[in-house]
Amino acid sequence: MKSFSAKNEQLAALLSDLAHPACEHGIPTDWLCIDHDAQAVELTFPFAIEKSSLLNAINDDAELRTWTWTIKFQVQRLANSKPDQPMKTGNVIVVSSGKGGVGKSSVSASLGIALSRMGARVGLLDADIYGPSIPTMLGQPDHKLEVKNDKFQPIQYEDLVANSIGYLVDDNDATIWRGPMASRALQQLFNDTDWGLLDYLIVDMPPGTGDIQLTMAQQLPVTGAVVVTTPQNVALKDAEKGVGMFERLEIPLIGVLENMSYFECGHCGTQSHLFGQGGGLKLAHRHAVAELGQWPLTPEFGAQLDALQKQHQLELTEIQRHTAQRVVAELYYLKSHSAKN
Ligand SMILES: Nc1ncnc2c1ncn2[C@@H]1O[C@H](COP(=O)(O)OP(=O)(O)OP(=O)(O)O)[C@@H](O)[C@H]1O
Repeated sequence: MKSFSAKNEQLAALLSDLAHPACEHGIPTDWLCIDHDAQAVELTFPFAIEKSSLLNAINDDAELRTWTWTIKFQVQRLANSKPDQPMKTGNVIVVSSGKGGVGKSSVSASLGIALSRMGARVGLLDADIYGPSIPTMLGQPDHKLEVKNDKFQPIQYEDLVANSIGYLVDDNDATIWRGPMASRALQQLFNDTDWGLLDYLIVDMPPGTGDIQLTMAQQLPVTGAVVVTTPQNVALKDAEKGVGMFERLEIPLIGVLENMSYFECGHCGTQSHLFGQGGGLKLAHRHAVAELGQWPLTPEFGAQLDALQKQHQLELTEIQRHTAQRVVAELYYLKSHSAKN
């Protein structure tokens, strides 16, 4: 029997050494189920996992590949900022930015698509009253919301379901909105959309940290927040305010994502840091949160929007998939760690 637990420990340690974002914080032995006779391991994660990339990493390891692996996940519902609210929408992840135009909607959409392609049940809620771009991004800008059994029917991109505040109001009305109006519309969208059962709901927030954003963030049962910034000083200053807003609201911050970090020349591969360097990383360090990635400024990223609009199969880049994996893994570890303290 000694060998049973010893093997568990040994496998967990080997897995933790793998270069895979889901394993960075270690693998508890109770996620492993080992059949010694069959030399088989079943590994169940409590968050969405990109199975193929983990299996590739396992296959590259001389010891781990001697076992037959089954990798699964069963997303754990984590505590949120409104303990009294039902959890049917799964873990709510808000994506926010201090400043407009930094790529928050692109990040929200790619997180949603990546997680849904991992096999998780994912919803995307576009709450950006100033410029709801998810309908356009998902190729359905003129869609008219349908109501069935008193519920809005979400639009669909592959297995991802989405709804947008843009479908409820005229674009021009948003400029005169005040906090309570915006949060009422958000509540309606959140509560009255037929989301089905979800593991994760990604919320694309309006940029900024004013009254409207604060009221909206307070209204939702948030599990964790992601702050998107570019490396420019002005964006970083505003991102810092965003981080401060979540700290004041006691909403756990999953991390900071730096977008448009550098431009990589398609010919020679030289990286140019057009807007400064390392600001997002410093911001993350200052607030002791994860640095979720540094996304390059590339024509491909810009072109993704066109592909989505034309309903073409969107090729997510490695860095986008990696970030999605880190977001849900960090969220899990952040929450399970804070629950123990
Ligand atoms: N890394 C990138 N490389 C190239 N283009 C990008 C990148 N990130 C975002 N973009 C482009 O920048 C524009 C703004 O992106 P996006 O709408 O996601 O920003 P946002 O922060 O949500 O803006 P808003 O505040 O208006 O809602 C889009 O045209 C998008 O395709």
